[in-house]
Amino acid sequence: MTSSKVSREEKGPIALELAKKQKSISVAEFFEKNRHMLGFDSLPRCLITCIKEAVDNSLDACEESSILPDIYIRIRKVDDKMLNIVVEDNGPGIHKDVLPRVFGKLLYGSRFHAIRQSRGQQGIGISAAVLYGQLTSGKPARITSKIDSKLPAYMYDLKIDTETNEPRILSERIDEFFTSKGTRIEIEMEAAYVRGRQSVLEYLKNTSIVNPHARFTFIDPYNERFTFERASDILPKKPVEIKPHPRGIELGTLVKMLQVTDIKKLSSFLNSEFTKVGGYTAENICREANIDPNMVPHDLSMDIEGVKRLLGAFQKIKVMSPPRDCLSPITEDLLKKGVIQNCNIDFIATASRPVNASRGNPFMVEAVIAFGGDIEREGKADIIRFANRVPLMYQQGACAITHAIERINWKHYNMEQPKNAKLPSGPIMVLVHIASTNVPFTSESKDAVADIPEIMDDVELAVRQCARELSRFLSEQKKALEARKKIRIFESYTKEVANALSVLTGKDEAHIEARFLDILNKKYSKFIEEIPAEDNAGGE
Ligand SMILES: Nc1ncnc2c1ncn2[C@@H]1O[C@H](COP(=O)(O)OP(=O)(O)OP(=O)(O)O)[C@@H](O)[C@H]1O
Repeated sequence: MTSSKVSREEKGPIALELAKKQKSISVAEFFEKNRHMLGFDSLPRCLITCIKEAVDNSLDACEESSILPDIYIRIRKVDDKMLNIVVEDNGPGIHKDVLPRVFGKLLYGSRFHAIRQSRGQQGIGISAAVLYGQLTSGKPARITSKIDSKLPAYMYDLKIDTETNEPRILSERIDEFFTSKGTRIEIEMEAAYVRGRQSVLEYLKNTSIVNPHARFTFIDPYNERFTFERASDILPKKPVEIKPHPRGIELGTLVKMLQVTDIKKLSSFLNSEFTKVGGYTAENICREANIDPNMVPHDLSMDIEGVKRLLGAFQKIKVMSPPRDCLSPITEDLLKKGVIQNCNIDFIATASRPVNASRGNPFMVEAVIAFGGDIEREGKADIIRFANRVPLMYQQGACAITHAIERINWKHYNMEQPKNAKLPSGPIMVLVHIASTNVPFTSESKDAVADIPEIMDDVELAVRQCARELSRFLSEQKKALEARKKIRIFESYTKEVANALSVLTGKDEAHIEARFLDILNKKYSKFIEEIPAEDNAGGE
């Protein structure tokens, strides 16, 4: 009998067999399998992620074209599991030559290479929503866009070919009913509409706070209409594109920059490829690094020790802070307006930090503390996080903003903080906005900011600055309450004491009582004017 089994030796090395299984993976295939990385995990979250990606794009596109955003969002129930989502904007529209790739190809976008603040960074967001839609509903996404009033609107039904990561257009036609400039996207997907903290409504409310120049109209699955009006008619200043800042730039990035540049002299390279590095500073950096300023940058890229010395000199030689015009902070004034328009509160303090840089990317932190009013009294502080004017709705516990707030001992600021609790408790809301040319998110789903020390320090400093004002307000409030108690006691005994003194001295009782009230008014005049009748009242 002969065995058909082939021996291990006959087969050859195992690595040869394993090698046959190796093949490249398309990025679309990868994210189809790992959609949770892009924020598509639980059904309520899938809905928010899709709307967030579309609204982010609409806001970015409108601002880039100096248009006050008017964004319409509609969710319709298809059946128990399936929702139909529409997001429409009044932006510049998308040219028909690039439109299929914008929505039908992952890692395709206009913002990845630009050093300036924008909501979109990666070129993944909206195509990921299209991918998730086709995966769960089997249906294509429908996109309509019009770029000029004289040109027709084009409507595409498209899917992503996950093997090639290229768009597959199922139909293309002119939409005669789409009459104004802008873009409309319609996706059907498995998702769930919920109310409460992590809901579309909450997301839109928070988006409206940090985008006071935008108007949002929302129709929920029960056909109820919500409008978030603009609090300002002024568009934020358009962020200017800049070169990287030397502070915090990483070794690999610097090596790549040295490799690809056409500039033949190191000092000129430093001067023209980095922001805030003038000719004099460039010479100083070379001297500090002990490198010839006339050296060819490409040659230096092959000397890792030399590049490390250059990096060291970046930290030692004083370089002016990054420019602010590549960022679009909300500003303290508008933050205040946004919060007051959306929440009923007793106290508000705001702070903003100077522009700083991390990994060559400028960033800036703004903070708000609001207290009292309708803010939930029970439980721990409400933390509201934003990055580049986008609310971060998930992974609060994994975010640098939360970690920085947790470093603060809130008892120092007259707040209650139960033993072992990381956050203060009571009716307090801490809002933090990070504006950056490249927010260092912990993952592609852009839910949490990574623990970068420079960012955490600035968040802590901004929040502490607000907390100091809150502390003053709380101690004034405490003083006022104590004074009121004393006034009440005083008032309740005045009549009796005046009567007793009148009997003892024979003087007029009414006169004695009036004198007592006079003294009371003088001593506590501040509190008598300030304190309304109810106990927990306070001024804004
Ligand atoms: N409504 C729109 N109007 C105009 N241009 C748009 C619109 N939506 C998307 N775009 C264009 O499509 C590109 C890709 O969008 P996508 O959401 O995939 O990535 P992104 O916004 O650049 O980055 P991220 O992955 O971080 O969201 C954008 O960079 C933008 O140029």
